[in-house]
Amino acid sequence: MLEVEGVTKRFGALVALDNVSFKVNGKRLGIIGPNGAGKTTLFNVISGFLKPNSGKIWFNGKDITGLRPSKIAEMGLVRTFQLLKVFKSLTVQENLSIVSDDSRDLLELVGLWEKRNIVAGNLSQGEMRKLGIALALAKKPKMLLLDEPFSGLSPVECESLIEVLKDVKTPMVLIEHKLGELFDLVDRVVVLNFGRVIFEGKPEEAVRNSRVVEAYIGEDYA
Ligand SMILES: Nc1ncnc2c1ncn2[C@@H]1O[C@H](COP(=O)(O)OP(=O)(O)OP(=O)(O)O)[C@@H](O)[C@H]1O
Repeated sequence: MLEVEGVTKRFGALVALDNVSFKVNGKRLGIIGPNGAGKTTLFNVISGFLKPNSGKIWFNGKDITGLRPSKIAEMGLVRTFQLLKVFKSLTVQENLSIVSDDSRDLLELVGLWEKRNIVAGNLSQGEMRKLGIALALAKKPKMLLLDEPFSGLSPVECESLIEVLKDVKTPMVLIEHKLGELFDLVDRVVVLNFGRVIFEGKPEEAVRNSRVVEAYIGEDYA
């Protein structure tokens, strides 16, 4: 569905992405790596917020390299924050009704139907994150890009969000530092280090890979 082919992005002398290639085949893929490895830059390039110096990005057979972010989102490749316009003084259901006729189905999917009459400003962080997912899904995206969906959430909130994301059938790419949570969701990971792909494969193989352990995961986690 999504193919990143030889993408390089430089900021002056700094090579933030160095000939990065991988494919996403309609499932859930995790992108991991240490701080500064290039993960956010990669999302920025895929979603059109930055133009790569070289390389191509293909989405469902179309070359989307360098297209505007709004155009890429219209084509169905959606970064969740692009759609996260929550009106805090409106209820959960009112927020969703603005963008969707299926608000009940979506609220049930993300586990917020019981909270539909609560004013969005009173939701917990975890619930707000779920509302964001529901709002993104209302646009019927073909693929979602999620940047650290678990950051700032408690362990209980993380557990609950994992269950929600497991029920979402839309393919997704997730950047995440919380590996326990991520590995519960994805069947493949791409590991970046200094802008290069140092590993691509199953999470259980990543934690045993010596380059990944050395660059990011550490002996203790492995
Ligand atoms: N707009 C920019 N101008 C200059 N340098 C940048 C810019 N954006 C990112 N960088 C640099 O590019 C490198 C990759 O940064 P990036 O934010 O993509 O890493 P990351 O893997 O997302 O890190 P983190 O896990 O901390 O979010 C870093 O060295 C960063 O300082």
